[in-house]
Amino acid sequence: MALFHVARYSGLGAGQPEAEAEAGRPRGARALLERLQCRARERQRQRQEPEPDPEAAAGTPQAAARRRRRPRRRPRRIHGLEPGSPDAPRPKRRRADGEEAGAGGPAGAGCGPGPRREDAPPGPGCLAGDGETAPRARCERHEAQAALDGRSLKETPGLPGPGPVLGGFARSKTPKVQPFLPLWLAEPSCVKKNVTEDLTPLEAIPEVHPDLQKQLRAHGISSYFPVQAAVIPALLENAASGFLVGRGGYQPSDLCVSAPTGSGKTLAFVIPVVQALLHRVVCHVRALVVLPTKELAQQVSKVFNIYTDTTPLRVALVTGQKSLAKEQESLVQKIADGYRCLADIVVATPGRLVDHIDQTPGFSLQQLRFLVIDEADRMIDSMHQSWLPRVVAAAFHSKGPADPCALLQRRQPQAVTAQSTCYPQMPLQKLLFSATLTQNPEKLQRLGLYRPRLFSTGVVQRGTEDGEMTMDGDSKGKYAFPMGLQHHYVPCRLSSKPLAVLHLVLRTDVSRTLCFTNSRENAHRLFLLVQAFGGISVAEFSSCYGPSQRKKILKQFEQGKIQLLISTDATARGIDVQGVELVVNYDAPQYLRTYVHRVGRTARAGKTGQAFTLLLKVQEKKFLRMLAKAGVPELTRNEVPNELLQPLVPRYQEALSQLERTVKEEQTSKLV
Ligand SMILES: Nc1ncnc2c1ncn2[C@@H]1O[C@H](COP(=O)(O)OP(=O)(O)OP(=O)(O)O)[C@@H](O)[C@H]1O
Repeated sequence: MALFHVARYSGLGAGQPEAEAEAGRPRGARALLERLQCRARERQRQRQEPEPDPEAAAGTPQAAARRRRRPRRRPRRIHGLEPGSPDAPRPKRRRADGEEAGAGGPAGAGCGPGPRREDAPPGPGCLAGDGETAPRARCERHEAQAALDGRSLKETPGLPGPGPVLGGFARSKTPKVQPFLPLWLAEPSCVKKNVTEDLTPLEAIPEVHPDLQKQLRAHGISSYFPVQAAVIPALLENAASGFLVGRGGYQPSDLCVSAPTGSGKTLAFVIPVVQALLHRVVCHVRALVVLPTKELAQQVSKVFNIYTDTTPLRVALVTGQKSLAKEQESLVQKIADGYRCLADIVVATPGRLVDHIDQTPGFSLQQLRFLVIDEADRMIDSMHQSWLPRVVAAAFHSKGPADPCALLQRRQPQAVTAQSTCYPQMPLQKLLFSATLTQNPEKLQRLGLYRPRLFSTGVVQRGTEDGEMTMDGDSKGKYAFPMGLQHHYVPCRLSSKPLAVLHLVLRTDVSRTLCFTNSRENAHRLFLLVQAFGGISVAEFSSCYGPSQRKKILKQFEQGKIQLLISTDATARGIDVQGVELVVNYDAPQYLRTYVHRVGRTARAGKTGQAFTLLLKVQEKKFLRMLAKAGVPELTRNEVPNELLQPLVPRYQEALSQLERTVKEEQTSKLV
């Protein structure tokens, strides 16, 4: 653009004799400056003089050249009306009060087509067709004057016409950008989702170590669920190379696994990880499992403990349930010449893990072979905590220049070259698991996956409105649900919601019901109300309670001592409590993913279960639309007739008064 202006001002434009230009050259900058000043003066004079005769102006070579450069835009023909006819709509123009008369940027924002900052240079509309960069204030003055005179901008003297300077502003429908799906996402390895029929006997996967098979049988597992039958062999295929080399001589691929809730994803990574480390000689942290909550981490470490019980492998849990010092004792031991690692497998929550990377002397991830990210979509959301870059930095950390003779060097995955294949590499393989794994390539890219492979319970379909790729399995929806799960919704009024919960729990008479609210306050009030109503063993679960209390509550719920557990979304993900037959959404979930995980606490491992969502009239439409998008196979409307609620009302009224008293007491005790 700068060259363009200089050329125009210095007279090298159309119609300027070349000899004249040649003559100006030796004096260089001074000559250019003079010409610029002369030109500016000329303009100033023109503006002060009366409007030149248009005919005469048209005759000048400059005007002719300007016309050539600025093709006149033909007025649009709208609905068959002749442009200029009295019925034809007036062309868009700015109003004198500074507002855009039609669509477009605010008038105060300058002459350009879009909004503009006060201090920004004028937009393209302010660039005069003859190369003048008119100051914004002058533009506005002209506009206001034109509006007052009742002239269009085109007729305003001294103001450049709205002809395109940069070109290509003709209105045309911009084609919608289609999200591009990488091949690995577009063509996943399909996993069946029926955990009662599509089973694989243990003997059918002989790669699994006999000792582990024995352990599986001892824990009542006689066959693999589909996700396990797909993922375990994929992870064990590198066993022949000591888990160092993957397919085709590359580093082993990272895996992403998307399978319904309760489909056995935990064992799908526990078994191969334990087997890969079975024959290790020296203890180092070689597997790291990161989960979003303490309860989940505890649950997964329990499963690891079962399968490492008869092996020398050690599992450490770092979630902040114990003091940092206590956790450090389980990770490292100080010895004469440094530190000794005490854990082969670390199960952690991200915050506490970073604490140990920073503060535990001798805690090293340099031998890390597997990084398992469970509930991966949630963990991607928490990436702002930047725990992953910290883990990767710790894993590829090296003191000083790499020793070329060192056995198993460690380098970030890179292009395969002759040099890079000279040394055996110690790979770091990432394994991602979730029931609602994002298929958004941009989000997944943040994890820095290496030649990833996707295992999924459906075929991926591209091009949805929200940019996410959708699953299109047999359920034609975004996510897959357990086969044995029945979905219901109960239309009700705000005041009758607690009664509806009481009715559902008393009518179904199941031993374990999990009821979700959207806030701790709601969970607490509902808990107090049900407690005051009586006849149901009830407890609440939320972040109001400490880790040890929460652990105790979950244990009692598992043991069947608590019939109704009222919880926030703290138990919505991953928690595996045997025998939950009923899930009640007291507050309708706001997001699809939340719904998938909440209702997934029932109908696990091929069992059946029911999910009820209480809906206010205003929520109904949105919720039903959301579930249709989710691919919920069948959603039943369940009205609770008033006659069924009536017998509960007297006791309920008493409970309400009791609740009021308790809430008041709690408030005063807080104030004291
Ligand atoms: N092959 C199997 N045979 C029988 N039961 C199994 C098998 N594999 C796993 N299970 C059981 O299935 C239940 C659910 O497993 P798991 O917790 O791994 O599910 P998940 O897919 O991780 O669910 P979520 O997505 O909710 O976390 C567990 O109780 C587990 O013991």
